[in-house]
Amino acid sequence: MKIFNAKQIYEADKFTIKKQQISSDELMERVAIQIFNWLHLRLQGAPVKIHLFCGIGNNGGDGVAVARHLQEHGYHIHVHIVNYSDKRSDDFLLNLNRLKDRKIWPNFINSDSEFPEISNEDIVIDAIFGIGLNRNPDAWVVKLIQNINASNAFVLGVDIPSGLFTDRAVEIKEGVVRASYVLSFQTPKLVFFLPETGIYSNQWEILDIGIDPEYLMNTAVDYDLIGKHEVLPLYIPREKFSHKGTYGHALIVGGSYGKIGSVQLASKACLLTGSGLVTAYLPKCGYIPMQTALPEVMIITDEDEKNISTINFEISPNVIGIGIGLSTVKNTQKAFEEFLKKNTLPLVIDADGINILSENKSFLKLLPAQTILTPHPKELERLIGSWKDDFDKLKKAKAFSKKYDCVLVLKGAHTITLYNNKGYINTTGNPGMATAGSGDVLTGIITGLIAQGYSTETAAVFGVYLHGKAGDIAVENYGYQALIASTISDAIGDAFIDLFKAPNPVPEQEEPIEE
Ligand SMILES: NC(=O)C1=CN([C@@H]2O[C@H](COP(=O)(O)OP(=O)(O)OC[C@H]3O[C@@H](n4cnc5c(N)ncnc54)[C@H](O)[C@@H]3O)[C@@H](O)[C@H]2O)[C@@H](O)CC1
Ligand SMILES: [K+]
Repeated sequence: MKIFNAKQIYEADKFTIKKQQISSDELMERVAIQIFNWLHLRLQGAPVKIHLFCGIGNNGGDGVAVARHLQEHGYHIHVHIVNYSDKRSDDFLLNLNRLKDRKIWPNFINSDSEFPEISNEDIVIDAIFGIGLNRNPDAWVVKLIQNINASNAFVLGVDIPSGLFTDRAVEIKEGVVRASYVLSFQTPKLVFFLPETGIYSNQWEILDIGIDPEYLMNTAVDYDLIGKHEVLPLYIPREKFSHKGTYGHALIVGGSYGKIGSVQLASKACLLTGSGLVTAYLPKCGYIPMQTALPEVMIITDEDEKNISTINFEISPNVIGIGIGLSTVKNTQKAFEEFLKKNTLPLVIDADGINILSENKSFLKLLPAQTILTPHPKELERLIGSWKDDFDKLKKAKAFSKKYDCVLVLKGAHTITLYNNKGYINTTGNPGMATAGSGDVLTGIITGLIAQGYSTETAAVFGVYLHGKAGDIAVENYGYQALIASTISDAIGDAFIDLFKAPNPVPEQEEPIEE
């Protein structure tokens, strides 16, 4: 799914209004009906108090229009107009007058007003600011937002939590509504997926407001959201007349005394992802544990007992995953440099492999084109330097990826893969996956996909998806706390099978209102 920026969303609205020959008010009405139906389906007429906080722009217009529908269906509503400016939008005014026609007199909140009391059993609809926020809210609006947040009521955000900018970082953190749930229109916003701003939307959902498909199809975006729909076309089916040679030979290089398990995890994940053959390159001390744990994996040992000191082999793999459990001792750093100087195979580099690159920036120019680097936030910082905020991080990471022609996989709650100025935001995975060795499994998966002929960019995007999906499947049986890397790995097969499962049917809505 494409993620549009604010400018593109406004263009999409305009394009739709023109092409479908509707008015902007009709588009707003679509929004309002969708939000109303969402609420009505869940509340079924419950006598709960609903506070609607509406700004004076079109986001406020959405809120005021929802208030009308709620009132028509007998809900107990309190409409508050957050009067932060006198530049009221036409559609806001139109909907305000419709409310007044129905004898609903909103409570106008100005800089010197007392704030309404909100109980934790009430529902708040947050329609103060939408994607039009272009400067920090005034101090009194920040206070009002703090008041809403302090209420602990269920907060339904309209389009985007008020106080969040659509395309840049937040400056006044306490001036952002913490939404329990956000109903966003047509396209999710990038801020939902970044750690600093994602915290304001506990959950979100996209409502289809009928934006013109031609615009959606033809508009190039900076970020794509990656779900099953996006990865299915990437899948390469297995051929009947194939043999293990058809599916490549992956070499996993890593390990040091006490960290042989990382190579076991990566090698096993690589096999389970479908690599025809997997060889592990380890220090000598890894030979017996590895051979015992994974009989399917072939082993080459280094001359050194505890660390990798040279990387020489006579096999012909078609991809190398390197860096896990490697350590950064001088000998290993030297071996890594020598290896990079002669290597021409595609590489997936993780953990200490990334740390060695960070300590020796001159090695970066030795990387083959489209090398995949999979840093967690600390490794990324060592690699590209610190950043001001999440947007700055993305900018710097994109510049780095361009400079060194590498695919950067920024690991996190929503892992973002960057290549060629484009970002792919993953939607699978869960907090249980923040566990030792989870990254080793990811390295194994991505390496295993490249072994089978997936391009590096595709392998990164698809691999991140599969890894998260395996974690989501495994967590069903284990829970967040007991989920460990081996369990994630064991669910890789189920993650593949899940690609071809039919989606669950959508439950029928009762009594939705029609446009
Ligand atoms: N046709 C459309 O444009 C549609 C818009 N929709 C809604 O409209 C929203 C966008 O509406 P608007 O563009 O009117 O913008 P908002 O309602 O988000 O903000 C209102 C206006 O306040 C001003 N403003 C920005 N920051 C401010 C600040 N800190 N203090 C005081 N004033 C400030 C700006 O001029 C801005 O346009 C969307 O998020 C969505 O909810 C939907 O109704 C769908 C259709
Ligand atoms: K809002």
